[in-house]
Amino acid sequence: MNPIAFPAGKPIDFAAIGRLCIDLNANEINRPMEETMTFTKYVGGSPANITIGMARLGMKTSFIGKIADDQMGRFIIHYLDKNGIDASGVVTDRTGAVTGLAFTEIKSPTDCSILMYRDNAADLLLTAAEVSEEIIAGTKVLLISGTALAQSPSREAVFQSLQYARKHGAVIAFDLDYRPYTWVSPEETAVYYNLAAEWCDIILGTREEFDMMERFEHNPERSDQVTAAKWFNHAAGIVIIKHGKEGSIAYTPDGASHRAESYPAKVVKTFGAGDSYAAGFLYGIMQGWDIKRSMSFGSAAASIVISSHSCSDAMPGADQVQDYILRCERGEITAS
Ligand SMILES: Nc1ncnc2c1ncn2[C@@H]1O[C@H](COP(=O)(O)OP(=O)(O)O)[C@@H](O)[C@H]1O
Ligand SMILES: O=C(O)C[C@@H](O)[C@H](O)C(=O)COP(=O)(O)O
Repeated sequence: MNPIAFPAGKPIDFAAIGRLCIDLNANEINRPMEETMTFTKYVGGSPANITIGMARLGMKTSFIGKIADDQMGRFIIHYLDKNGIDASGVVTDRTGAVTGLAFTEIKSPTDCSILMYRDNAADLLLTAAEVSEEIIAGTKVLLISGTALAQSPSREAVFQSLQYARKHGAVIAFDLDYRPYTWVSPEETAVYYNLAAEWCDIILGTREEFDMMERFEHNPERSDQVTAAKWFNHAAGIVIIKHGKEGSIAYTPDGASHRAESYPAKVVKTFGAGDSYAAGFLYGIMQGWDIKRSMSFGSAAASIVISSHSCSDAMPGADQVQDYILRCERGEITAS
């Protein structure tokens, strides 16, 4: 049974709050950053990627965030427009802040890392007063993303968005999206992640991300079930713990668990997996599919994205995901 009821009669299916950044993905793959000479520019930032994924899947989407008043900021707005994503909730910084950059290093399909340039990044300057209540009142789902909690005033903006979502009955999804770079200390990180998670109906994260949140808890076995159970005492209806290639597991308050295997992939790089998985999963449960089918759809979307060079631009449409699933079932796609 799907424990999440989505509100009807709202003009927007999915809105996200958080960062709109730039990914610069290494063109010369299978080598260290020191030897990488050229990069391709894409829109990036985990919540931006998920929103692009939802838009590609045909959902009506909107974004709440702050961009730099520079060429990169304008590139991002143009890309949102091109993908049919409403950017009326994206404000432009006027203080000289910059666009966050993520340079990706693709040493091998399994050894990828990200070098982030995020000092004075515009996205972290979004204020609570700049959060559009109108957008949140009009959306079925609000997605928050952990990195936006790293600093004020973006932190308060996220809590403001949670209050609006609660007031207007939007389902709240939280992608933990833990990037240590922007945080001051592990203790502070865990405090704010836990505070935000209390508000959320759907929580998605990797085992390692939940470990970070559990620094004040007793879960010596790193049990996914123990992790999920805590959130059912708050607002959560679904908690998903992702385990990379090993797949993912979802828990619901009725004590049920649902496991999804990953699909084979010709892996170019592993980043982008979580964002495409989130888009695919959220799309599925918004269609009224059961949790397992939604997880499976998310997993297939993830395999498509990790088999591609970008995260955002490679986000698949629904037909593309269905086709990928069929081809895997027919044995036409095998792992690299
Ligand atoms: N190497 C891989 N091969 C196939 N699928 C993968 C691989 N890595 C991740 N995935 C898929 O993407 C999903 C999310 O990946 P994961 O690595 O756990 O999240 P994140 O990208 O947030 O760290 C997994 O549940 C799985 O379906
Ligand atoms: O989130 C960022 O700032 C960088 C992303 O755009 C990047 O491409 C990425 O790391 C995706 O993350 P994942 O889906 O959690 O693997």
